[in-house]
Amino acid sequence: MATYSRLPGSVALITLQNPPVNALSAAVRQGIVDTVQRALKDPKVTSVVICGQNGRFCGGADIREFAGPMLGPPLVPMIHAIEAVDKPVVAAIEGVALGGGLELALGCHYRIAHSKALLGLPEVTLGLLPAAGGTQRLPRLIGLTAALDLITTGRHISAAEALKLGILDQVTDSNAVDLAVDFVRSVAGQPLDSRRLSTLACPCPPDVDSLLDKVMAQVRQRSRGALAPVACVQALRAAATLPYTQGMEKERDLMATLFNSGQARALQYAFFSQRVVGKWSLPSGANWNNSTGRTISKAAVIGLGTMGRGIVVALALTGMSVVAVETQEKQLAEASQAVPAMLQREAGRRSLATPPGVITFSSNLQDVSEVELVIEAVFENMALKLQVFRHLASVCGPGTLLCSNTSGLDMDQLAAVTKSPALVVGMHFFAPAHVMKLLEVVCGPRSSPEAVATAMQLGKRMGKVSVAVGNCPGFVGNRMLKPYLEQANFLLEEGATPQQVDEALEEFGFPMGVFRMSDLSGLDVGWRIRKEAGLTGPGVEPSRTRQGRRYSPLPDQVCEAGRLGQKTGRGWYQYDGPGGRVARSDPWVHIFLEAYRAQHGLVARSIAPEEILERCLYALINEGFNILQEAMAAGPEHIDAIYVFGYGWPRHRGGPMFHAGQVGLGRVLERLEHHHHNHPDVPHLEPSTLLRRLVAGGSPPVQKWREFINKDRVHSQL
Ligand SMILES: CCCCCCCCCCCCC[C@H](O)CC(=O)SCCNC(=O)CCNC(=O)[C@H](O)C(C)(C)COP(=O)(O)OP(=O)(O)OC[C@H]1O[C@@H](n2cnc3c(N)ncnc32)[C@H](O)[C@@H]1OP(=O)(O)O
Repeated sequence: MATYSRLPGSVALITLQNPPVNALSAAVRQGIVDTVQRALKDPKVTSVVICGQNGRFCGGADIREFAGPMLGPPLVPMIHAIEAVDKPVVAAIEGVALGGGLELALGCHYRIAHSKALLGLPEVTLGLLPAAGGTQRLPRLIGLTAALDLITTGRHISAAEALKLGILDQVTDSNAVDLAVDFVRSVAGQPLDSRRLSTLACPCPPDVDSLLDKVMAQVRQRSRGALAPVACVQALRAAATLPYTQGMEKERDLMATLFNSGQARALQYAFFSQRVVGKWSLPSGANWNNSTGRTISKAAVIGLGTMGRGIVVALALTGMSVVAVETQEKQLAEASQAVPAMLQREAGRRSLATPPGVITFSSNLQDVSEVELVIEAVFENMALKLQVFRHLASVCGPGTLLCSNTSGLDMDQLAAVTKSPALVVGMHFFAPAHVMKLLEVVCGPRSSPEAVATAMQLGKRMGKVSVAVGNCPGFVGNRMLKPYLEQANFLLEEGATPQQVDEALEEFGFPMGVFRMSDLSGLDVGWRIRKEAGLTGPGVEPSRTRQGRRYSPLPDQVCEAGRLGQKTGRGWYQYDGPGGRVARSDPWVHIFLEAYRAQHGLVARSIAPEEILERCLYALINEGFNILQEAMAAGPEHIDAIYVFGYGWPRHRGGPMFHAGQVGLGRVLERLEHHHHNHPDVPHLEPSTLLRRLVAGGSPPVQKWREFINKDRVHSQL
């Protein structure tokens, strides 16, 4: 709703009230319509200020309403009515003015904001465009070029930038509402025509068409199949080339198309998933709301390889002191050069004037004795990690939180060698650790609520999307990756090329296909894991069945040929040299694949992109159902957030579990059954019990899966 009060000096103050972000729900819109009418009719009122309750102007349209029928007064005429008022209306912006919130402010005649306010039109991130006049008023106010940037990226900008762009009329460090009230009194009675943005011409550069074409090409390349960024450019073309009324018609038509698209549903689901995962809970009943984490001011990182260095930077960026330990002198010397430079660069990228945090480098593990939390980031080897944990247990106080950046080893085994297993959790970062948004917080069966809460809070401080997961091999993300990689290798055996597989996945929306990604990460990573698992290496039978199931030795053989990916200049592709980035098809790989197939009596067949996608993605999704069934992830949103923020799953497809729902669970089940029938020696293709149960239960929407999952949980970890 919205409240109305009359202030001395003939000012009407309208306050939006819909905690926590004053979203423009039907009740709020009705409140605005009613209070604006009241201000118009009241002869004693000469001017109006609109603000939001609790220091937040408005977070935009109520996204939850998009799932149902639209009720209440529509936004577009409401904002037109405000613009048409013949008494000056000022938006007093505190906190946020986002989406419909900024569009409402653009309908006002003036905008005044607190210096800490954030403004933006982030609709594109929800699969939409600013359809309450935003695509038509903003370019008329700040020009086409700047509007294209803000609307196609959806980025939030500071009040200072908004002032510079001309979105704001004034910015204050003190109370924005008080300033707006004083200001509106001073402009009462002045002409308003030039303040009505819909009546202005759109400032454009001389060659509008070439600008729009250039931005459209950039957007198409960047958005990898997403519809909304393209529609945003189309709407802005209308703003630049058509009268306002026709521009608004174009905005409405484009919005209608987007609004009903699966992409908008997926992106809105992704928005809420990101928030759902913050609300973790443990089987004990401990959860985000009733558990208190420690505030860490001094932490240590053990191991300064690529991951360790990124973690040091991520921690230092929060402002805490970090002890960075590396026992190999050469690696330590390199890291103490590289890390400060990384910190400086990242601070610059985040527009921080000076890099926060103090980093101390050391080769002595003893130097971590005073810290409150340690993150071990040594080589992925259980024996080595156990050795480090034993050492930490003797060096650190009993109250120190001990975390491991393992990407899939047993956290409980590590906890068992410490004095306080309850204070052990996994913190699985993704490379580069100071950039990637995802953090898997691995809750072992003995991890205390305090330890989990501390890791989750620390993740938030580092700007991560932290997802609590259970302790199983590979946790959630890497566990699901295994069947995906396995299928990609099998497809090569059966006749596909690395390019065909990658193209199908990139067409689906991944930034990189599986083979290009493997070359980037280094093929030796998986090779080492397979050797440790006894799947390959000296003395292992070179057959295509290992440990009782189909196995492809292809990636091992590529590594044995010295091709470890980009770092050696050769892998599944060839590069310009070691460290080269541009992947080119390599005749060696094609000859190698032909020889391999001939050796094993395999006849290459032509494989359609649909089969590539089904085999790779449905195998991955099927493992997701197994994970849910075993309660290693609390819900499908958790898996989806992991894949969107850590594995490049296209956000406009929601995540693997959401995608399964969109494809249709019955269809996913039927295709898995089909592929399992053809490949009975591949257990990952055998449909999960949970998937069968969901299909038998009428394929409920993803939000209802929990009801089915709970029936299956025996040894619940989350
Ligand atoms: C026949 C078909 C016809 C089709 C035509 C249809 C025409 C429809 C006309 C529509 C007109 C378009 C209007 C407009 O252009 C569209 C929009 O405005 S879309 C919304 C744009 N706004 C945003 O994207 C902002 C989203 N929110 C945020 O970014 C952040 O929440 C925040 C505001 C920066 C605050 O961040 P935090 O402080 O960290 O808090 P949280 O993020 O945790 O949020 C707290 C809580 O609030 C919920 N929430 C936040 N924003 C919204 C929102 N806009 N609507 C609903 N709920 C919101 C959030 O989910 C949290 O709740 P919880 O999930 O924890 O319960």
